[in-house]
Amino acid sequence: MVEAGRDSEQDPARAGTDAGGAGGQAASRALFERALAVTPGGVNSPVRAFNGVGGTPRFITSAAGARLTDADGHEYVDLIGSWGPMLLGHAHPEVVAAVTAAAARGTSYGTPTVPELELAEEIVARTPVERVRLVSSGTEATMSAIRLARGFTGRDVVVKFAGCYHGHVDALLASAGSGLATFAHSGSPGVPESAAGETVVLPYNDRDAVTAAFAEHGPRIACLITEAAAGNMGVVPPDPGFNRFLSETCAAHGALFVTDEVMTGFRASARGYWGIDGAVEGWTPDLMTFGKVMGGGFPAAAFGGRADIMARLSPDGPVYQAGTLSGNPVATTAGLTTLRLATPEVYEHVAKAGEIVKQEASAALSAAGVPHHVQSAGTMFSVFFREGPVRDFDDASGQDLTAYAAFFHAMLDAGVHLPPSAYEAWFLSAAHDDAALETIAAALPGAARAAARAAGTGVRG
Ligand SMILES: Cc1ncc(COP(=O)(O)O)c(C=O)c1O
Ligand SMILES: NCC(=O)CCC(=O)O
Repeated sequence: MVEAGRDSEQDPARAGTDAGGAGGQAASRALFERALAVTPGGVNSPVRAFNGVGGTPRFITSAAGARLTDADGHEYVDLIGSWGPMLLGHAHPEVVAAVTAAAARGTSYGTPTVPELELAEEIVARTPVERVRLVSSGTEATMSAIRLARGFTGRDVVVKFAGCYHGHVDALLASAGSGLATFAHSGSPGVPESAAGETVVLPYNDRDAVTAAFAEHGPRIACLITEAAAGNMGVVPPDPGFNRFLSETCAAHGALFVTDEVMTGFRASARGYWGIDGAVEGWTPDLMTFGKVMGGGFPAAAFGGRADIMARLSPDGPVYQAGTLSGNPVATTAGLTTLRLATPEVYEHVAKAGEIVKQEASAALSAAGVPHHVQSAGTMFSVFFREGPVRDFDDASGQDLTAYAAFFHAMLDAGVHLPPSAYEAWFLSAAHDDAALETIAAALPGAARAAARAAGTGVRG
């Protein structure tokens, strides 16, 4: 195994140049060149590119526990966690065994199966949804929830918040946080006015804006969709009472309240963010969406909610929704096994490890004089490269992206793979053991100094 750790004390100007150092990135570079020839940007999801931080994405060839190994043989402690799903860590032996056995029984039948039934039961048991429909991606989940909300209410307008990402659904691809923020798009060409024109975008955590929007458009609003706690502009929790206020405002206007827990579901807590907010404050969403952890690293996602609303879905009702691979037996076995293994101890461990990493990151950045702010939502957290609390996307956009790029590359050189964007949560897992935390702790001071050298020299988000 080649050590990824190299000199993280280099000139910040190298951040983004991918000066690979002695370890070298020859294999990743060669693979990326091949990928560029056949795939736009060389990646199958834009957030995987290093456009925000510069350099060549690492091609990962294997992963186990808290660690990734790349094509050049470098090992990294993983803080991407597949962008959320890997709550148990990579290649958990029991998940691998269950998936292998499921695959051996056949990979897809196009009929009802037991694992999809049991996964649906598990979701209904952990959340306030009464009925759930399984799909293959978070995007499909939110797209379907919105169609159902429109079908149920007979209204067209959808309200969302700037900086909340709900997948690449046409109607929701306005002011949509991390990927778009990283790539400086304000929405996307290809989304027709007719699709985005029925979407009202409001500042997060702004009650007055919500009240005004409902006063103006109330009778036309089918639903308001919000991340249960925002995680796609960095982690921005709702102000206390904000979700309950949204729920009450929707109810008062006959609109549906949709909470997107694709990222927070079974991650922020065992019952998602709802488990530490709605369950405590006494509100219930009309519809919810899930993904990531519930797929255990496979393509499985879901939307669900009140039985009377879900009854409008085909085949019971007229709102059409379908999928050849929906509820796929291998994917749902991975998700079901993951959820069953996600014991209270798992959440306690992830929370405790998070406290350690947050504290150490903050201490290192403070010692180096780098303006920063750490925020959490349940067990999720992120580090903003700017001072002071972040309550909405405008706040989040004030980050020093050059400082983050230098920090990111110094961490990478020292064997820690952060998400290549300043607008993402840092995902830990049950597999982040003492050794993994030590690698992170050892990397932080040098990375903080690299960030300090780069701070203020370039782009602000
Ligand atoms: C809150 C939220 N909703 C929806 C999505 C879309 O999910 P997917 O990427 O599986 O389509 C994501 C992440 O990608 C997300 O974080
Ligand atoms: N926070 C952003 C995502 O989770 C997106 C993942 C992807 O599209 O690969």
